[in-house]
Amino acid sequence: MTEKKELRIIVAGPRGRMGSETIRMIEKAPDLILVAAVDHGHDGARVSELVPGAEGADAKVYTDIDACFSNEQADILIDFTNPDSGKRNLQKAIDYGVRPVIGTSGFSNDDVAAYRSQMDEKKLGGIIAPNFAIGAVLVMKFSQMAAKYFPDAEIIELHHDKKKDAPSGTAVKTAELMTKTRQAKKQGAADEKETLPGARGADYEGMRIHSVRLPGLIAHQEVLFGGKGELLTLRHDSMDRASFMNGVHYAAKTVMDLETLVYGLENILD
Ligand SMILES: NC(=O)C1=CN([C@@H]2O[C@H](COP(=O)(O)OP(=O)(O)OC[C@H]3O[C@@H](n4cnc5c(N)ncnc54)[C@H](O)[C@@H]3O)[C@@H](O)[C@H]2O)C=CC1
Ligand SMILES: O=C(O)C1=N[C@H](C(=O)O)C[C@H](O)C1
Repeated sequence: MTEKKELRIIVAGPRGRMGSETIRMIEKAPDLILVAAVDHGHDGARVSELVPGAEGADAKVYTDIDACFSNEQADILIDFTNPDSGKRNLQKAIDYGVRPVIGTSGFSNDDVAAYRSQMDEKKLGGIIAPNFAIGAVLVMKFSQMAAKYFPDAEIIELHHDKKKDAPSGTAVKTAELMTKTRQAKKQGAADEKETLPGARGADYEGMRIHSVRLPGLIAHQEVLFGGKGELLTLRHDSMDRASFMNGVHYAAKTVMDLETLVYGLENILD
């Protein structure tokens, strides 16, 4: 492992639900220092002015990520924004040799491969993780195991009603992992018909994904496996965004020892 030191972090999306939680986590962590934040507005402000509960965060806010990377010495960029901004910010991090820790959803396997080849050339470590909650990652792994024996499976992801993307990055990653062990199969009756379009959910290689959006929810997922006379249900609930923070912290420490881009927290857990 790299010699223990304080890691210098830039956070993109500091006013968002995840970005603000990440800043509060960094402020409490003895091994992490917030050096700057990248936001849509508030150029030149202090993070403490934007993020409730981060009154001690004196780091500067930039609207221009080039200026931020040029002026600040950072080890890591943590991004919780949206798919377009996340991709732009990840590319900038690579250009400036800053290790990316990306929680933003919306990255395809092709995106990951393209960024990875650039990072391999530079021997730059980083991670894109659709979900940083350890329990959610375990549900993905258990689903991969179960799909070998239960090819009939449906994913139901449930989130707060401010979520912009559907299905969730977690559901897509879960489906991807399941296809590694699941015998290819079109889910449901061969002659089924939707009398209301969309009733059967999204089709991921014959498997169905359903997205629920309701106030009161945070982030939840169920994977249902049906067999003759039995039903296996795997479920995870994030009831607080604190559930993601151990994973974000662990990823930030771990990317310092990587020389490639990893896709999924499960690939760096012991
Ligand atoms: N990997 C994980 O464990 C988790 C991932 N997420 C993902 O993280 C992303 C953010 O989620 P939330 O925080 O709930 O969204 P949010 O909408 O609360 O926050 C996003 C923030 O990013 C800002 N933003 C957008 N473009 C920007 C740019 N170019 N530069 C700087 N800031 C920019 C917005 O103004 C907003 O404040 C989503 O893609 C979500 O799916 C959410 C929770 C956990
Ligand atoms: O937007 C969210 O809230 C979440 N997004 C991620 C996803 O799309 O999977 C992770 C988690 O589910 C919360």
